[in-house]
Amino acid sequence: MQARTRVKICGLTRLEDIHAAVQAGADAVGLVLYAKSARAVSLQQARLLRAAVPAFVNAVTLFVNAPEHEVQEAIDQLRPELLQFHGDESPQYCESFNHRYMRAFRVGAPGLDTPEGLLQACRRYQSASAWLFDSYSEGYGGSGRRLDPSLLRLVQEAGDSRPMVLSGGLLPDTVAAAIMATRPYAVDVSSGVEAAPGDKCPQKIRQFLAAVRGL
Ligand SMILES: O=C(O)c1ccccc1NCC(=O)[C@H](O)[C@H](O)COP(=O)(O)O
Repeated sequence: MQARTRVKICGLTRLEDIHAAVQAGADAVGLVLYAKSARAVSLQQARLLRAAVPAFVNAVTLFVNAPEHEVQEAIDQLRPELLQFHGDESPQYCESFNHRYMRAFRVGAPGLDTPEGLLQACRRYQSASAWLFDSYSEGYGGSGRRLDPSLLRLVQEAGDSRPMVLSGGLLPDTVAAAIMATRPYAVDVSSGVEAAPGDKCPQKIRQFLAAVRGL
């Protein structure tokens, strides 16, 4: 029997959106600790949001090339289940925190625009707990752009057992087909369930989860 596809809702900035994501059945919620993002939250805001995440729902804290002390402070104060590195962080940097982390790859970026390049990149991060494959954008993420799933095939065929998270431009109307095409461990969405950057739409969240759960 095919295991159910897990769902991460990313870029939450309001308590009401944490509640909406949890009530809709999200498996994980992402907090963006990257100041240049329209969805960025301060450490103080993140503490309030994190406190509203119940047991059995993972809190994921997301960084882009952050100074190491900022990552360590977030680990100490937020106790996230998972770190997400979404910039150009090296394997050594990601491993230096001795904390579970997901390595995000922006598919289509230089060096990540061929299946071989992606596979080679994955192999550099031996201690990653999961991969997140996102589309490529100048702003690092949250672009609403879709990626070419065919580029992931070689990574999947290489037999790497680590969970693969599909991300990038997913919508309530498109997520089911994306899952059928790539059979990911989980899907991740931000702009596709928003009314405006950082302001999630509870109805779109429910529609997104329903589309995933209906498979
Ligand atoms: O969400 C952001 O604003 C963001 C900014 C900079 C780096 C990463 C960011 N988000 C990371 C995520 O995991 C998003 O969910 C992912 O990029 C997909 O976003 P979307 O295409 O809007 O669904």
